[in-house]
Amino acid sequence: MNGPAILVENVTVHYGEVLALDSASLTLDAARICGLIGMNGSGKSTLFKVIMGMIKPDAGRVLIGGASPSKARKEGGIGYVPQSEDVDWQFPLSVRDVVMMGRYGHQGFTRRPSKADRAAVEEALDRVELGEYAGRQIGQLSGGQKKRAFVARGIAQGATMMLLDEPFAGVDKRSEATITRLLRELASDGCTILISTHDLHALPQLCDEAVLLMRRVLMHGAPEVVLQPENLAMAFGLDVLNRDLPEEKAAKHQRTGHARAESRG
Ligand SMILES: Nc1ncnc2c1ncn2[C@@H]1O[C@H](COP(=O)(O)OP(=O)(O)OP(=O)(O)O)[C@@H](O)[C@H]1O
Repeated sequence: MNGPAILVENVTVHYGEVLALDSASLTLDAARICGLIGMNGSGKSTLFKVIMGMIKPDAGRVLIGGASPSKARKEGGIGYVPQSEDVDWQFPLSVRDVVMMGRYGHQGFTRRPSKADRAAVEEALDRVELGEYAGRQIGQLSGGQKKRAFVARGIAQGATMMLLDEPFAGVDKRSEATITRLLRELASDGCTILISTHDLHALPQLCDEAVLLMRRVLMHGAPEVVLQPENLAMAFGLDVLNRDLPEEKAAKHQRTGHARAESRG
């Protein structure tokens, strides 16, 4: 691998009139776990899509281990755990089928799974503790189990980088603990991990570093520094770390913060 695991340099992305990323820059070294924080609409999913090569930036460049994102993705280097709302849960695929998708890059164009593919899938299912659910239609899992199925897909793929979009949203405690443990294991095996999350309390335990995003990277550093109230206020316009803040109140504050940011932009 040449250069950092992820290099995002002055990347700008528009959706029509909407400016989603505005000269955003981020460098992430291999085997690090980085938490991506920003309010709704700050560009987190767009940043993921740019890193995966699903969206071409209007300006700037992205390199994954020194190569283009599309090359990295074709080589199976990037695992992706999407936001729940981005998945069609009615699709007639079993949990095992979803995990097997991680092996497509290892198969010929006939897509016939080899013994090694099947073994990799079973091992990944065991690692995420979903062996007993392997035959179930993917939509029949709980929120946390669904996330674990996608983590297993990345593991089966042999991904050297994992991008997780809100992996803890709507997730039970067991799944959260399993996912956290797995991400730590994957990072210690050399996998680079970028996680978008609204769960600020969990972030310091999970992440080596954190990024505050608001169309551009406002701040990047150690979680305990980035999560200082004054920095969060800059990104969210509220004291989101106040542990006594009821969730509904927090959501309301967040909406207010959103409106304020929109009026700034
Ligand atoms: N396909 C699209 N077409 C038009 N606008 C879009 C599209 N996708 C995202 N946007 C807009 O781009 C901006 C950034 O969106 P993005 O989904 O990247 O933010 P986000 O930080 O992931 O938000 P959330 O936390 O709500 O998932 C938002 O203003 C959003 O409305």
